[in-house]
Amino acid sequence: ALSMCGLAKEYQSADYEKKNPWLVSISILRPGRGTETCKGTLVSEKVILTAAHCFTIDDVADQIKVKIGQKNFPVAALKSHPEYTVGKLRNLGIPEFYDYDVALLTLKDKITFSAEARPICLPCTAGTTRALRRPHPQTTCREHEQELMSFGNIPALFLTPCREKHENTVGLRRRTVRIKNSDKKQSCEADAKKAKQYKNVTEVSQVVTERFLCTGGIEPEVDPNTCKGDSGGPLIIAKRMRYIQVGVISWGVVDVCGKNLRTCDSDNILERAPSHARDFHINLFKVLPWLRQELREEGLDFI
Ligand SMILES: CO[C@H]1CCN(Cc2c(C)cc(C)c3[nH]ccc23)[C@H](CO)C1
Repeated sequence: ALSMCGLAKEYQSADYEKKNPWLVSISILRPGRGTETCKGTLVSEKVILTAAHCFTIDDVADQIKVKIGQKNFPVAALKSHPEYTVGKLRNLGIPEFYDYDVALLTLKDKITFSAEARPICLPCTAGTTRALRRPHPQTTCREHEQELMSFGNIPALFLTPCREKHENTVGLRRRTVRIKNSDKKQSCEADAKKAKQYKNVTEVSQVVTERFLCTGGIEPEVDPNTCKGDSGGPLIIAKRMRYIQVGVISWGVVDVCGKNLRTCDSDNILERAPSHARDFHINLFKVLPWLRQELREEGLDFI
């Protein structure tokens, strides 16, 4: 049968690759200009979903390294969303524009799923219908959206690296945020204008388009924030121990990390971020036609 998506090892002592077997680390080697790192998710046996802004027009597939679990995999192709245009608003004094900030990497070879490498569930696929324990094929894509993106402050999680206190190894932590799909959505989005690079933004909808989900801030609870290195990682909704990706981490108002990694056990009071530190994620429900088209041969059975 089709392998089940969004399933992970849940026992406490499992290492983080097994607890998050879909998380992919991406490094883009730029000779003479160092390496950029981003995150991504495994969505099928050979396709990874990430952010388009991790790449530049000159990057080619063989500069890109993908690590899943402890193993490296060569990349065959990179395809950014056709409407992603980082320089689109430069003439308005807006240096970076993140609309449609999604991309797909195709691996050279299909990978064999294992405890360390398993796909996450995508909206409007048969796998998500099963993960939500809803009847297939009766359940519609709209019903997925109604269930997952209901009105309100929706609990969601993202993954961020951290420094294990004792050894100086890098761990990974799940951080819980609330997607402001409520009366708090407007104030969440309004804080986008507090980014210093966005001082020329006159109307927030210039940079926060329909494609974005907004998290962060201190209402209704203090949300942790993303860092640049989290770009391309998933925004996940957990339903009864099944994990469904609803967003791709795109950009934030404040890079709270700078260079140092947070320690894995520090509580978020110590790392107080300003209340206008908000994060913006591409809503996968808003790029479905592109996902269906590009993933049509991956056996995901879109509904
Ligand atoms: C135009 O600039 C504004 C948007 C991009 N922000 C950088 C950034 C990116 C690129 C990606 C992710 C995931 C980030 N998480 C936190 C910051 C941050 C800067 C602030 O640093 C402000």
